[in-house]
Amino acid sequence: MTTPPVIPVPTPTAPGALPLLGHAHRLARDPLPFITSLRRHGGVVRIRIGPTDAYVVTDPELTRRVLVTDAGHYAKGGRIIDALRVFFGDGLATVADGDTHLRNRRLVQPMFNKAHVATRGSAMIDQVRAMVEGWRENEKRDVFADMNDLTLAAFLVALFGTDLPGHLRAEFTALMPVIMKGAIRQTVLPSWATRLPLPANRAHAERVARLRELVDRAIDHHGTSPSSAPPDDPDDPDDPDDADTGPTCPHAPPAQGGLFAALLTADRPLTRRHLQDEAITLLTGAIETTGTTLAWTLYEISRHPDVERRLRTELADACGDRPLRPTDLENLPYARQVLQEAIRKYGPAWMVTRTATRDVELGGHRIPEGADVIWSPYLHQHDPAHFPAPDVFDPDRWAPHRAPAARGSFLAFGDGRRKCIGENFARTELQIVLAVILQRWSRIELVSRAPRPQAVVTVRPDTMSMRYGHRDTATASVDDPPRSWAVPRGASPQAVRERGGLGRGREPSTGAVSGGGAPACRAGVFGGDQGGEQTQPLFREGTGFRGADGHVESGSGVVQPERGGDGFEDGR
Ligand code: HEM
Repeated sequence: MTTPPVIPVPTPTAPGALPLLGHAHRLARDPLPFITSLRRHGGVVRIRIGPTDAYVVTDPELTRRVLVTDAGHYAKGGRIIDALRVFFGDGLATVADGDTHLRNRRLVQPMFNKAHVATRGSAMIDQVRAMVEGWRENEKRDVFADMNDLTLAAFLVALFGTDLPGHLRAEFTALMPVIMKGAIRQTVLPSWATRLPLPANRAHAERVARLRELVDRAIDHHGTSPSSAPPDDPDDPDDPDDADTGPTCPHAPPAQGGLFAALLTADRPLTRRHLQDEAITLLTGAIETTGTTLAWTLYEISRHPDVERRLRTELADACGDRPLRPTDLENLPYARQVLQEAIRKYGPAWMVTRTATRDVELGGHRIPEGADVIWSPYLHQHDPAHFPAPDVFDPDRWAPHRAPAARGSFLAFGDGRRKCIGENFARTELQIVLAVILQRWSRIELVSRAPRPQAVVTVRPDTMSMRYGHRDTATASVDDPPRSWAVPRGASPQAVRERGGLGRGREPSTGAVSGGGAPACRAGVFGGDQGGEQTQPLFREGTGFRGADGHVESGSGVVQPERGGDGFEDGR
């Protein structure tokens, strides 16, 4: 008996398309309400961006099919990725699916395992503390900028080790925000416009070239890369780089720490151009994702005194009368819930694309070869069927007895072979920054109007200023936890060191850590093979991707919709 041909389910088109523009005006003007509104039309919804059709997947179960089960039919691609490829080159996030991606992923993956990230814990704490120490009491501060600076600095320590010279760190810090702006502009403009000899295009190209130089210098600083190696020419068809034949550092001694060191000392080390691509990709992926998450977390803390109180009590119980240590992180489960809820509520990724590599069937819908397929962590995480009252900030939805129900549709880090490689790093860094800020400042106060979420690369706040200070003991609530563990107001780095916090030298002008013995770091939340792996059901490692053999697995099932929530969506 022959199987009857499957009749495709008609795919609904979102209302409100304009001639020529399609739905581009909605994506530009009110992207979050628009994208979350699509759910009510079906599991797969057609939109038009200019003259081109794109298919938005609104059902998390179907998204997992795109990312995991049928991943072979959907290539990493789409307009945004194509535009970013100009900037990232063959970095992990933009390189096409296939052997190169798999090889590079395998190479980079070990550096992002919990055990490896753990080796950077003390250095990151020191770096973050030095910066937070530098904030003046009661000065009005731009939270988004501060959080991005902190995450960049912590990542530089992890990427290049603790001895990166202060002037290099300063230049990275100045350059990255401007480059991010330029990269966004490149993705929004038609590709022909980005190639015109306009001043803005030239300036962006010059900054990217400068960033590549900085990465080179940082690598050379380790003494692991021959500065005589000429930079690769991407336009040279005879460039041996393309054949991956020219290792950057054939006789490289082990680098002085830093995640990057492993790339330089691998069996088949990456070429110089490729190292730059990878460093730029990781830098870009690492800053704003965690920066926005932290900004939103502080915002929610500032308006939920009960959440703040529980965080402070937990921190006081874990650390007592001393500054944070890496091993304390395992004892801060409520902080992990708070951060998880901030990631859920605010994205931070709101639109991710794939391209169908052939005619495919998805949930009964037919998607033609070459079409863009869009999925949105933000959309899924605001689905009232899976997250009742999705606009409410409720860290307790991640309490152990409730978390399993929510986890299946939590896709903030993606899934499958392109799942975020920095998840462990991000979670560790988020916990460190939050804990250090809470320890240093007992008062966190929003002094701008309430921020509105703005969907650009991530869902970032359109404005957010805060003041940090010390609670007046005369007015402190009796419920407030003891704060004897807080580093004293205006404490010098020396004083902090004496309290056991830093334990190493520091460049006076920059605050950059200048080497020295980090306190021994036991596994704890970092887990891995440093002993004492702790199973934290909330933050499992490596779900969805097994790097060593390329085998892909989902790692988590999709929860069947349970009715709940009020269906209200304001797109936040
Ligand atoms: C809260 C923090 C973060 C979130 C929510 C996040 C989210 C994501 C998502 C959704 C993807 C998958 C994109 C896709 O399917 O096409 C991704 C990929 C990626 N992320 Fe993250 N990310 C975060 C932090 C980081 C950090 C800290 C790093 C670097 C240390 C990083 C580096 C990357 C890279 C390199 C990829 C591409 C992986 C590949 O294609 O193999 N991310 N991220």
